[in-house]
Amino acid sequence: MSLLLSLHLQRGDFRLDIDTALPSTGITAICGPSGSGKTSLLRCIAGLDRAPDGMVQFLGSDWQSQALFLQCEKRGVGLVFQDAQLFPHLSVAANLGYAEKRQFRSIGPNVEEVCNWLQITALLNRDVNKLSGGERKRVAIARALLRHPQLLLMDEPLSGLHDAARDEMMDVLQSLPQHLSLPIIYVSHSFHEVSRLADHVVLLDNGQLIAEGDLVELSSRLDLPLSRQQDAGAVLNATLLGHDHEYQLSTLQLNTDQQLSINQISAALGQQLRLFVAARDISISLEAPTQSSILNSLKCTIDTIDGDIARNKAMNPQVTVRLSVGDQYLLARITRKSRDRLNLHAGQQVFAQIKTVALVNETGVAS
Ligand SMILES: Nc1ncnc2c1ncn2[C@@H]1O[C@H](COP(=O)(O)OP(=O)(O)OP(=O)(O)O)[C@@H](O)[C@H]1O
Repeated sequence: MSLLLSLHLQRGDFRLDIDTALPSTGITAICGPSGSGKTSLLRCIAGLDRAPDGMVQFLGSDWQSQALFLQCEKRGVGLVFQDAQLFPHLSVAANLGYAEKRQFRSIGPNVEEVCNWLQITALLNRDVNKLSGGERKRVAIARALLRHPQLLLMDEPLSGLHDAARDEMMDVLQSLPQHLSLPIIYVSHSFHEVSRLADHVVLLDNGQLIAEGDLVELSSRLDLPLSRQQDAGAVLNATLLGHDHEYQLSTLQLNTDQQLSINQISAALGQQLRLFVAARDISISLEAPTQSSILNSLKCTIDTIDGDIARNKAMNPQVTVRLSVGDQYLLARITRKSRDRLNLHAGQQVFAQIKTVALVNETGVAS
């Protein structure tokens, strides 16, 4: 843990209270609803805002203490905001050149490498005003990396992109750790993005840190707002066991005696993988299904059932069921009627039929 934070900030009715230590490796996501304080926290880490009497320490160096407040430029952080904030009068190459001349340190990638990683080599001579939204964002990330920061801060970098461009950008961001070892703090309200990118998650609500930890563990906790989101689901760890070339499927071993099939992937056998299973893609049956087109059926035990009462105190038509599979968990969203019809209850053994398993990461697996 190497980014130590003690930040207390009052802004009108809003109060931010954060005391924590974040990892200095991998991608840490700051997640929470609109107005929960994500950007406020990021700006304090960056040195763009000052929380009175706060403390920020990175890898043993004081960025803010009782006696000291380093301005943003002196912290050596790379910044990428929702709006790419490129220089409109400069070409892509000149925007990158500007960053290259203002490097925080000598160690780091060069223009050619960064352009390859972000797939923007063909754009170098373009006017930045003529780039698509996704291209602008890739150039903004390249520009931040070319300053050779020791920490990269990103605030909703994929906002405003349509689904295909967002997916492409996530592929690019996911591949970054293969090229350089740079801690990233990533603000997002989208659990879909977070489940693909993050290793560690900080959950904020109303300026308070309500949970923090490993993505796999937090994703399936029913006491957290993540499980109530539309796109709720559980992140699982698995190992690539084998390929079925005839049917173009790959078999994954969960850390139990059970397996899952996904569309064939090219990773090496034994590779650690991270999967996402959306709560809405699971149905529950009391017996092992024998006549179903759904390939994946896991024997599980019901851990908890939650969600009868919605936040607005009205009865919910749906409930969320937390299912244990070995030492990991799945979430299933089913109707309250199905729960009652099947008389589902904690401790019961059931079968989870899984429609879709998404592979979210082939490298950075949280253990
Ligand atoms: N300069 C300011 N003056 C007064 N209030 C502010 C200021 N900046 C932010 N706030 C308030 O602080 C709260 C947290 O804002 P912040 O932008 O950090 O939230 P957020 O989680 O990033 O939200 P979003 O997801 O909508 O971007 C909000 O209620 C906001 O209105």
